[in-house]
Amino acid sequence: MSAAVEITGLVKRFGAVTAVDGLDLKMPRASLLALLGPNGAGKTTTVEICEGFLRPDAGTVRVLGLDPARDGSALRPRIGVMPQGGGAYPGVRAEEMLRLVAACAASPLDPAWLLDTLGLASAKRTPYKRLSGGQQQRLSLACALVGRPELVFLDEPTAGMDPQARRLVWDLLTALRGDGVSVLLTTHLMEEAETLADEVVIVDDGNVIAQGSPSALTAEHAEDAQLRFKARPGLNTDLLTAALPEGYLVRESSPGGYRVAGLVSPQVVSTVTAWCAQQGVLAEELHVGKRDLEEVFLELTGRELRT
Ligand SMILES: Nc1ncnc2c1ncn2[C@@H]1O[C@H](COP(=O)(O)OP(=O)(O)OP(=O)(O)O)[C@@H](O)[C@H]1O
Repeated sequence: MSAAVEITGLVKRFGAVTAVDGLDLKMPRASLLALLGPNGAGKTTTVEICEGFLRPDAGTVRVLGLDPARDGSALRPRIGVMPQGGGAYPGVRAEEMLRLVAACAASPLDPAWLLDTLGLASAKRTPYKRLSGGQQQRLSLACALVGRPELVFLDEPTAGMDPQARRLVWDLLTALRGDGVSVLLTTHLMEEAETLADEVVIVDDGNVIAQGSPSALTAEHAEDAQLRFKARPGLNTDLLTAALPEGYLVRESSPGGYRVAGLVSPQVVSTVTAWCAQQGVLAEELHVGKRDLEEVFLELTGRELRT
């Protein structure tokens, strides 16, 4: 059986901007793959090419074994699409919208069940424009799923949702994947990728910079626990590095956010807090723990993921 998505050497330019720059990716069926990267990394462009909305400048793309640019009419009934920012006629009611989309599918899911599962039952008669941002997102997700697609593309599916709604969506996506649906989503949220994905593909500047399961990625790039803390921005990290034993490195990874690279011991924690005290600074939110995907990204690019 063909892969859910297979991309080789994908290039897409917008004038002088190279949005996607030779990207390769292979996603097996019945898996959940998260494209993780900062703004402008090329995630949406990649997904829109897979959906057939954009044409690549170079490279090959196969979705369920089909070429989205050429075989769009065969592909469309088999995929679900949740674009970034949704979009619907402002006056249409939530349930009406979902029933309209369901009417286009050969064997749709029950719209009432889907609304209930996504916590939208009480808003089913609410016009689209009066739904909250998170409700609009969930309705858009329902529209992507109602046609029982084999593969869904979700562009930042939980952006703007509160934690409770996000959890509903995560549970639904996990259940879908369990039922054999393939899910490709984009996200800025490291926690979302870590919680849901079988495979995480970290994208930056239109290219894949790392990929693997969340546990493999964090294990591959991190042997030890890390120490991080918050304090006022602009501390002299060279001086703090000098106060620590050789081999440790302190960086201010975001304004007021500090990370100490190297094996964490009680002595290191004590040196850091004592040094801060000498500067008259309180080290807040002191945290010792395994590296996460955010730190893997920082390590690979020297930049924060959430920029
Ligand atoms: N239609 C367009 N015209 C011109 N430039 C574009 C267009 N679409 C995307 N770009 C540019 O291509 C690059 C990649 O954008 P893209 O939206 O694919 O990134 P992204 O990773 O999805 O970012 P975000 O997380 O903000 O959605 C950016 O520099 C963006 O400004």
